[in-house]
Formats: sequence, structure tokens, C-alpha cells
Amino acid sequence: MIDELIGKIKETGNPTVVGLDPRLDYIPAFLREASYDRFGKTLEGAAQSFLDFNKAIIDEIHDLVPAVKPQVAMYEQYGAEGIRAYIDTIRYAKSKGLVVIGDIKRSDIASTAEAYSDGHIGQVDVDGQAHTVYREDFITLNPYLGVDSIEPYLGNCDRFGKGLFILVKTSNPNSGEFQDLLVDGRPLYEIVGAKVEAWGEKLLGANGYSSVGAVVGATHSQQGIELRKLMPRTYFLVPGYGAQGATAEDLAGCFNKDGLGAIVNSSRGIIAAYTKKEYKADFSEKDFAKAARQAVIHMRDDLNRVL
Ligand SMILES: O=c1ccn([C@@H]2O[C@H](COP(=O)(O)O)[C@@H](O)[C@H]2O)c(=O)[nH]1
Repeated sequence: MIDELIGKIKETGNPTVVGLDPRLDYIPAFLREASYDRFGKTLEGAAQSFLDFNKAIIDEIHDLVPAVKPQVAMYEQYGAEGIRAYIDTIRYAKSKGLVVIGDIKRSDIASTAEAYSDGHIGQVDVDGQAHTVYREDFITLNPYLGVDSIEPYLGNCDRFGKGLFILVKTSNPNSGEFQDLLVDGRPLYEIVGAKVEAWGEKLLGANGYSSVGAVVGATHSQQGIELRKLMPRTYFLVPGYGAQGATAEDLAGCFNKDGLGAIVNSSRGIIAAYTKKEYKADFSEKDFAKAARQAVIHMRDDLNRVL
């Protein structure tokens, strides 16, 4: 799967992933109203407005970016209807040729991890009948439970050509509380990073990178530089650009000299661009997806400036 992602990054000349993290307060009133007219102010009404919003954004950005990253929490909070919108968003993004990174951050003992893995990146069996359910290309995982909790996903990556991004150094302000603790004189995130690099050895692609990637926050630029050296074959998913304050300069060290090695996420900065003062003058609420397109072009040019 990593080669498909790299192929799309080269094709678009853009290492950007658009985070599809819809919230009702980002959905333009006219879209919300249209959905409420059909379904009322119900869970279905909210979920349908998310799907309509995502589809309009995907239509505007699919030729510019390699991938999208739906954040499952935004959908899951609305129950079965929200999950339906999550699945339909994945299907629609894939129909437009986008790689889909499901931000699901799962973590559990192996027997439970197997169920998550089969549902998201494998197949489930219903009395001899196989079904593919969520269909993400990559998913995010939390490694806190150790390698036996990751193995069920590695197996399905191999079998079904999928990929992972495993949390190594997260972008949040308190990520250091555990991740920076010294263990035998070494920060924990480095120990986890070295493990992730080793777990990925069996899933190396033609470009020299593994389908087992790492999440490395743009907000911790020095750690990004150190991890880049420690994990030469691991692709980084880099959140924190834009809304969380990180700049292109902050995350430049997550890339290799060939301009590969990282894909940078922006969610609110793209999908809610039309609400920002720098876009308001040129884009009305009706043009929210066009504003997202403009924000993607701006981000692409900003990233390419430092590569
Ligand atoms: O360390 C991490 C891991 C995941 N995320 C997720 O990325 C997006 C960021 O959204 P923005 O609006 O661009 O801030 C969101 O889905 C987070 O859950 C992260 O930010 N940091």
C-alpha cells in the first residue's frame, strides 16, 4: 500500500492529506438545513450533512491530493448513522482515486485487535461468506499494548495489501508526559520508533519504504528530525500543521532529501477554510469546497517551498 501512496504523492506533487473531521459548526447552514428538511434534527440529519459536506470537498480536492484522513471520532459520536457516513465517505473517496487513512487509533489485546483488524483492513466471515466492511487503505494504531497487539494488523497488511500508521510522537501539547520519559537513558518515543521500524521490515515496498508507518507530530520539530534519522524506511504521517500551529519549516525535518518520507495532515485548516478571515473575502459559505481547494493549493505550495 505504501507504494500506491507514494505513487499518488509523486503524481500530485503534493505530500498533503486532507483530514475529513466534520463538525456541525463547520457545515454551512444551507447544507445542514437541506439535511434537516429530509431527516429532521436527528442523528441521521447530522450524519447526512457530514456526507454531503465531505463529498463536495472530495469533488474539489481529489485531483490535488494523494489522500484523505477521516477521523472516526467525528462520525462515531452520532452512532450507527455516523458510522454509515464514515463508511460512505471512505467509499466515495476511493471511487475518486484517493488513498484513505482511517484515523481510528485502536489498541487492544490480540484477540480483540483481530476483530478491529478484520473489520477495518481485512475481511469478516459470516458463516463462510466473506465481507469487507470499512475498507480503509491505512489505519492508525496505538502501540501501548506491545507487539502482540499489533500482529493481527501486520498479518492483514500482508494479506490484503494495507498499511498502518502507528503513534510514535503525537502532536498534542502533553505528548511528552509519557512519550518523552527516559527509559535506560533513551526517550520512550525513540524506543517505540525503533520498534515500529523493525515491525515494518517485512512490509517494505519497491520505493524502499514500509507499509508500516509512524505518526510524528509536526509540533515537535526536533523530535521529528531525530526520528527521521532513526527510522529511515518508515513513512511518517505528520499532523499538527495549520490549526495546531506548526509551520512548514517545523516539519521539514520529517522528510528525506528525496522529498519523500512524510505526508502532512491538515483537517480544520482545509475543511473549515471558508470560515477563516483570509478566505472570507473571496469565498461565501456556498463556496466552502472551493475555499478548501484554495487552502490545499496554499498548503501544497507552502510544503514544496521547504522540501
Ligand atoms: O498526534 C496526533 C495524532 C492524530 N491527530 C489527528 O489529526 C487531526 C488533526 O486535525 P487539525 O484540525 O489539522 O488539527 C485530528 O483528526 C487529530 O485527531 C493529531 O492531531 N495529532
